[in-house]
Amino acid sequence: MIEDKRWEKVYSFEDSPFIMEILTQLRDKNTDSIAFRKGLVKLGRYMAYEITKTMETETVKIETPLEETEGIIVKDRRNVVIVTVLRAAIPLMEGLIKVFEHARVGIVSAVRGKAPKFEIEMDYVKVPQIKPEDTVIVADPMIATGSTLTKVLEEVKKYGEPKRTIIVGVLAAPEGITKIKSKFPDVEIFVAKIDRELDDKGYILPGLGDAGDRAFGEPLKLTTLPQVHYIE
Ligand SMILES: O=P(O)(O)OC[C@H]1O[C@H](OP(=O)(O)OP(=O)(O)O)[C@H](O)[C@@H]1O
Ligand SMILES: O=c1cc[nH]c(=O)[nH]1
Ligand SMILES: [Mg+2]
Repeated sequence: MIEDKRWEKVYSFEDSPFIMEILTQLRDKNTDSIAFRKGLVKLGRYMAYEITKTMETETVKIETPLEETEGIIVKDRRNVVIVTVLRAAIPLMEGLIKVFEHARVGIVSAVRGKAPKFEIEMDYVKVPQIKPEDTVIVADPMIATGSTLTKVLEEVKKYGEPKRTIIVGVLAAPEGITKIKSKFPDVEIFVAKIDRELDDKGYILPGLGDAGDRAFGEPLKLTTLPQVHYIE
């Protein structure tokens, strides 16, 4: 894991060839949704494994069948709340929870509106109570403008004050990280890679496209207006 010098407590996994190989597969436009979802699950699992290296441990005494010895437990692994941002974080969360198997899970929906405002609609929020010993992990594969995660963090704050708040994503644009960090300087951000920039529609470049659509298919947009009033 590499700390990025541009901000504090922002890390990428560019030093991990295995994580970079999974990212390469996710970026490839020829990767289908089955492989895309599997890739997100794998990234969740391996990034979680890396994050345990930053967690508090405790020495314990145990007995092997032969003699007494010392071992460790990763104490913080037992006190995790994973907040899953619909839709694209579902497979990422599936990977994270393989390492943080005790985690309580919150689900929030967030839909990003169009440029230039990128307004966020958040109609579904179910988050457990957050305790002082907890590590909150907010999972969202894409940090683009940072509007979604800023709104999610504002909401999650209402559920309690944790020991640490961590964002786990796949790709981030520098603009998004700067926005989140300006409002939440203590939040730690772990992503596979920090990409170059955003395009004018708010997509990360080079990116991997629309993570939700690539994982689950493009949603059909149905109008609620009667057909006669519907003008394209
Ligand atoms: O940093 P931002 O500019 O806010 O953009 C990032 C958000 O965009 C995507 O979600 P999207 O709104 O496409 O929903 P989806 O997962 O259902 O496709 C992605 O999963 C993030 O939540
Ligand atoms: O590049 C992007 C930006 C926002 N959301 C995505 O899924 N991809
Ligand atoms: Mg999407």
